[in-house]
Amino acid sequence: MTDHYFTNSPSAGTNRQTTTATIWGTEYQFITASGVFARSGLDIATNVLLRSLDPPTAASRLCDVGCGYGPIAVALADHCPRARVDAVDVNDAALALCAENAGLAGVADRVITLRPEQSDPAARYDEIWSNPPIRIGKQALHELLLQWLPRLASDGVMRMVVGKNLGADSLQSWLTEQGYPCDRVASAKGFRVLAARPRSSAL
Ligand SMILES: C[S@@+](CC[C@H](N)C(=O)[O-])C[C@H]1O[C@@H](n2cnc3c(N)ncnc32)[C@H](O)[C@@H]1O
Repeated sequence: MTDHYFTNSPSAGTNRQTTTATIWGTEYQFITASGVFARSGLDIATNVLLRSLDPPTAASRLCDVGCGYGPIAVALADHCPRARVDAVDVNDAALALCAENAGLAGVADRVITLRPEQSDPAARYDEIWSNPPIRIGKQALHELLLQWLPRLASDGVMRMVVGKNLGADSLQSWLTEQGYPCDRVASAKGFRVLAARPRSSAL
């Protein structure tokens, strides 16, 4: 069962603030709060990811792994009108803000906020986007990616942004070694944008 994380409270989180960000030509207002990643505004790596890629407007099933307060998930839902976007995070405050921000953008009905354990392992995504939680450590990051990459549709792609100094190139090599062909599709401001594809059925 998928689980909508709705908050009835208009004040999820403490030290709330409103930030604005322009993504794919649309200006968004995002509420952030203490304890949530990049609470002062759109993260530079997230910005590199979003500026490097066009929204997959024809997609129907999308996922944002590590959604935080929701800039990627909300912009994807807004620019991909046929898509349902699963927005996944371990931080309940982030999920509440993501749901609230989806409401502000008018896409609450298509952004489904979930803790990882609430996600459907049988779901298959056209695209998974992520500014992944590098700070959880290399082993945990590898486990996270190995949890989500098998959920790509056969022609799907996982798009992620990783700092060059935070192991982007070695992560790209590791993914390819694991059987997930991974290309660098953009590079800016010290960050790499990677695109990983599903394992070949021959593996
Ligand atoms: C680098 S932040 C990106 C947040 C947001 N996407 C943005 O661009 O502002 C990574 C996010 O991953 C979340 N996270 C950490 N461990 C996770 C896990 N195992 N599964 C899903 N999300 C996780 C963190 O709580 C955090 O919100």
